[in-house]
Amino acid sequence: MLEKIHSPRDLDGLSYEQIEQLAGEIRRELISTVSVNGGHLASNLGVVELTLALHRVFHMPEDKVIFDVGHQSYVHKMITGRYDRFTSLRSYGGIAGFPKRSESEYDCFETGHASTAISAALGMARARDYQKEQYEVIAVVGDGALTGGMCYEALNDAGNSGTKMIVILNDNEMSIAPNVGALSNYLTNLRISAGWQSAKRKVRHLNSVPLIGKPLYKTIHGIKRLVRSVFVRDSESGFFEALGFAYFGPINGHDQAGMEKAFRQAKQYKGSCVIHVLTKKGYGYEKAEERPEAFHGTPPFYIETGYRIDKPSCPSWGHMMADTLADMSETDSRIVAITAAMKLGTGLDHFGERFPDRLLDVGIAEEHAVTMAAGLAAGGMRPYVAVYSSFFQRCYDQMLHDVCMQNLPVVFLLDRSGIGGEDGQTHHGLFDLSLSLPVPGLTVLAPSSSAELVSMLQWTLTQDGPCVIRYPKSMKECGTQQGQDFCPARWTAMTEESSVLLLSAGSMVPVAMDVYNRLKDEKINTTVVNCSTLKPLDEAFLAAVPQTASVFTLEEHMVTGGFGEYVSGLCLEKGYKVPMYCFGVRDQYIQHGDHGHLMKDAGLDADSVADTIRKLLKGA
Ligand SMILES: Cc1ncc(C[n+]2csc(CCOP(=O)(O)OP(=O)(O)O)c2C)c(N)n1
Ligand SMILES: CC(=O)[C@@H](O)[C@H](O)COP(=O)(O)O
Ligand SMILES: [Mg+2]
Repeated sequence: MLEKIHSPRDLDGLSYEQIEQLAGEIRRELISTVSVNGGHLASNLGVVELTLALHRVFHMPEDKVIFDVGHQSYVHKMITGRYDRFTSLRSYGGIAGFPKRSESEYDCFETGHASTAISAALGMARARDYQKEQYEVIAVVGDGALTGGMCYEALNDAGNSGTKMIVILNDNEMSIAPNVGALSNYLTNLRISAGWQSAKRKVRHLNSVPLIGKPLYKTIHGIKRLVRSVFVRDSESGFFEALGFAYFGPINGHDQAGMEKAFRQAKQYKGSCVIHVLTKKGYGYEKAEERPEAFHGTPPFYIETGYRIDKPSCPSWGHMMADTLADMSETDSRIVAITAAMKLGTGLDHFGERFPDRLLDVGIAEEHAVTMAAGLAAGGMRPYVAVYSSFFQRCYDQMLHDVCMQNLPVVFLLDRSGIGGEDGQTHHGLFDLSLSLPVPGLTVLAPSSSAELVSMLQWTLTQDGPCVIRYPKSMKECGTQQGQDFCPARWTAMTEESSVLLLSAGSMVPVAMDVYNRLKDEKINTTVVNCSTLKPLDEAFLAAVPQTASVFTLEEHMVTGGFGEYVSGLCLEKGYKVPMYCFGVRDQYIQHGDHGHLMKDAGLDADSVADTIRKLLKGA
């Protein structure tokens, strides 16, 4: 049936039986494509019925739906005219893993970073009202995304605005890992209390059964009061209602008819409302139901076993970081590790296994994570905040105002820095240097090997100020020796002296080594320099560069505001007249696809870098 669905209106005439059949086909397609391309499987398996119900009750694209994070939009893509391209999901040139306005009129707002949908939906609803139009605006928000502070800023504004919008809260009790925090407890209480209501109805029914009914009813009633006093507490106090939203639910998110009924009610309702839908992450694929964390974002895997196809040959940088931090914590009780709902992705699960009390998962709340870290540091602890480079964009002011202005010893561990890959535009880590290099007193480091990362981490404990360490998920190692003490602001030449300097940052050091080898074969000598400290610069090194040299800087970052510009700024200031060219990403958003293709497009792979250097040297 799926190939006959070219637009959501093709769903209209289908019976519930046919919809069930279609849901099965969608799940098979999700599993088969993601098993080859990788992607966000468990979340999508959980929202098949929800998405079908949305599209049957509402009339997209006139009505607008915004998916928070957007990683659960695959089903939406399949039934909005993109099924024929679905096997290209997340691949270079293929359809994106997140909503894209350029891809379809059904993708009305782009997402990727969590907790934005309610704000965006309120904006769109206000635009509708200003323009005196009539359509519904719906935000689909997960319970994980609801741990992000922006949601509350938006609810606060929306609930007092008189502007109608609908929030569908997709509650599967999971962020990437099991959800955390007091609000997650509140949602659990709503579930318990709803379960309780239906249990209560059943118990009342028992009471009417002669003889056995009454004593059993009394016993259960006693247990009920006890359980309620322990668990339920304020669950019916109506948090959403207090904020000006009507609350419908909780409803079973795998019951098609029930959900459609609730959505119709919300459509008819005059004011704003929250529909609380309960779903199961990974629903319909046993392996994902059993291990929803592993199937949140999965690499390609075997469908039969659920095991990933390529086993990583070495530990990730994140695990290397977390193991080192745990080793350091054996002798330093001040160390605390902080994650904003990315315990697994950042590798901090390893730290948590050894120091569960010193790993703080604050939910999807990067801003809070950083200011809370500042508080910990001000109180005498040594906080390490592990966060993906692109999510670090969220906490710029907290880093600047709360940590750095007070010169507090908070270490920011920026994973996934550089060009990411299949997640695309929203997830590349290409702006963190522009954010951190201008900040006074902030040391900025970029290891070129995992061994260097270890020695940098050990060095941070000897310091009293803030520090950023940026590193990618994985990269080719280039043989920096293990066990060497880290020397800040000291760059090291990795190849013989020459008049062509390749000043390379972090992940570009191995690329520069490849460039060196290619050009050497052509009798062009270059010197690869490992610039592991990006701030402060190695001023002594730069002062010694002869005017006859040619300098190239290499970084996996935007050129504007990056390392190369920082170096050239210093050279200008000091009056060093060296010809310089900066390799990096130039004024564009990088799309999705495999890392190799994207690096080539940005002119940052070894072949492209070597070509450019060759041309520039000839022209010089
Ligand atoms: C600002 C930000 N921080 C972290 C993430 C990484 N992330 C993506 S999805 C996710 C969990 C979302 O949970 P939920 O909203 O409940 O969706 P589910 O996958 O359970 O459907 C996290 C932490 C992100 N996308 N954005
Ligand atoms: C949707 C989202 O933001 C995360 O799930 C992200 O895709 C994780 O990336 P990694 O797979 O690199 O951990
Ligand atoms: Mg969830």
